[in-house]
Amino acid sequence: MAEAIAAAAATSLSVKPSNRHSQLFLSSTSFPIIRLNSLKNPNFRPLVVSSTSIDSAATQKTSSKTSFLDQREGSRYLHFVKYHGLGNDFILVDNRDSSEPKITPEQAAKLCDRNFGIGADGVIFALPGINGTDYTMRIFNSDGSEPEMCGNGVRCFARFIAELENLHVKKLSFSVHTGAGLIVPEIQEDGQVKVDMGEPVLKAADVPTKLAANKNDAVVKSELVVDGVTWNVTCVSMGNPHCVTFGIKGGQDLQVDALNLAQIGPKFEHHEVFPARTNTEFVQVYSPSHLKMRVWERGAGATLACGTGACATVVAAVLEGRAGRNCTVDLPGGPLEIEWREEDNHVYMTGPAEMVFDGSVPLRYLLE
Ligand SMILES: N[C@@H](CCC[C@H](N)C(=O)O)C(=O)O
Repeated sequence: MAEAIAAAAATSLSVKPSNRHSQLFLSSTSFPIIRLNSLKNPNFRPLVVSSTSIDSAATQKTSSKTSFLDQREGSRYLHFVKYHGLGNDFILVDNRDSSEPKITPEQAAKLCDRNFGIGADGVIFALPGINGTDYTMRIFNSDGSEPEMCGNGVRCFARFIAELENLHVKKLSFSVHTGAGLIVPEIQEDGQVKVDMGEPVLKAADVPTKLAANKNDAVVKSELVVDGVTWNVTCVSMGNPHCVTFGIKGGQDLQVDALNLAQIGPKFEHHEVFPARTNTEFVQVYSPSHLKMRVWERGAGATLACGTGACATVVAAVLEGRAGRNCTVDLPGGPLEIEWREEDNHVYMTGPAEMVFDGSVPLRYLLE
């Protein structure tokens, strides 16, 4: 592995995961969350968590006089690393030793709580690859539901894997199995992550939406009545469902800052024409290559950014004749570069992913 990395240091590298190790941490304390390790900690090392399921783990008290921080490494904790992509934030869990997520959807929702937990838009698990891929990514939204894909999340996933596998090379790419199929992130020399997000799905039934197709099999600039107001919407799946709107029927161009997302967002999310619920993107066009978008996410609410949403936005803008295939999409958390490539019909997304901190959660907290 070391030779392979050295040989590839000047070029790009596609990796296979190294051997997995599992390690059992025995519990000795019951303090609540969280140890925070310093940012860019030079001693940051791959996390290895117990393969024992959390439900079956019982915490044990000791009469040790050492502080709970001193005992942390020998205890029953779930270790995590917090990342964000433009403020869309995630708790990353090293799950490479098991093909089942280490925590349940309910426990994930608990961890995502911004007052009573760590706080995040979702929990992401790095699992062993299947179908010949290097890794599998699964994610639970902050409400505990499981989406098929997450664009900002997969960029964070790529940086997390590079840390776990200690792969500090100039360029690095690997294959990731997701609910949306094969996804290929590539860490660039500048640390940004470019992701081949695959082909958008436009067939109405596959998005899925009950709205009638009006352009081949797709729903493009169709009318949708939400709370008594008629919106024009285009429906796109990037593995997960998106409803993209540039405004109401016959209305002015959307001024996205003026929207009350918390009020209108849930009405789209739970609309009867979206049998799997939907993510909704509200978009303002600055120019054919520059869009501004705010999102209401299925299962997570208003977030600072949505990668799959930015991809769906550009696809919808092209289908509605509002933009070209290369766009900068401004989100509340910052910009993403999106290309819907004509040659292969794939969507490519480029943007940042940053580690914020790592920490440990006592299993007792998750079981309460
Ligand atoms: N923020 C994500 C999307 C996460 C999943 C979404 N909430 C869903 O339920 O589909 C992204 O960056 O794509």
